[in-house]
Amino acid sequence: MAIAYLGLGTNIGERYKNLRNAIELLAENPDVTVRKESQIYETAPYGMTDQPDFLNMVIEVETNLSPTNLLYFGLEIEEKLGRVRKEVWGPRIIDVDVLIYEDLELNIDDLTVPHIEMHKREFVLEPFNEIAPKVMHPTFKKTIQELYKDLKRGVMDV
Ligand SMILES: Nc1ncnc2c1ncn2[C@@H]1O[C@H](COP(=O)(O)OP(=O)(O)OP(=O)(O)O)[C@@H](O)[C@H]1O
Ligand SMILES: Nc1nc2c(c(=O)[nH]1)N=C(CO)CN2
Repeated sequence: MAIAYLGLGTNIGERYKNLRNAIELLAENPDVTVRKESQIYETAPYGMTDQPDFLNMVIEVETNLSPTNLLYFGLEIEEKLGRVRKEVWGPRIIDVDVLIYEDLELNIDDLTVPHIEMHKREFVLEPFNEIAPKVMHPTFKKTIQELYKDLKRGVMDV
C-alpha cells in the first residue's frame, strides 16, 4: 500500500457536487481508500485568470495502484464526470492531479511526480498543508508546510 496525495479542482457546473462525485468514484475503487480530506477552498483562477473561481481541495489516499494507474484512474473519473479537454489551464468540471506519491520522483511519458507546478500554487499548498504539513517534497527536500510558508513569503528559490 502506498500513500498518495491528490489535488481536486473544479470551476464549472455544480462545483461542490463535482468534488463529492469525484471522491465517491475514488472510494468505489477497491484499490483506493480515501484517508483524509481537506476543507474545500474557493480560489481565484491562477494562470488563465479570465475564468470562474475554482473550488479546490487535497485528499490523502492509500492505494495499491501504481502512480501511472492512479493517474489513469483520475483521468477516467474526469471523463466520467464529463470533462471535455479544451485548453490547458482552462475551465473544467473536475481536474484530478497526482501531487505526491510516497517519496517517488518520476518523469515518464504522461506523468511527472511530484506535480511539476504544485509548489507554486497556493490553491494546492494551502489545503495540502491543512491535512499533511509534515510530508516531505522529495525533490526540494522541504515539507509542505515549508513550501507553503515560502510561497506566502514570496521565496522563489525552489
Ligand atoms: N502529476 C500529474 N497529475 C496529473 N496529470 C499529470 C501529472 N503529470 C503529468 N500529467 C499529465 O498532464 C495532463 C493533464 O492535462 P490537463 O489538461 O489536466 O492540464 P491542466 O490541468 O490544464 O494543467 P495542470 O496539470 O498544470 O493542472 C494529463 O493528461 C497527464 O498525462
Ligand atoms: N484557483 C485555481 N486555478 C487554477 C486551477 C485550479 O484548480 N484552481 N487549475 C488550473 C489548471 O490546472 C489552472 N488554474
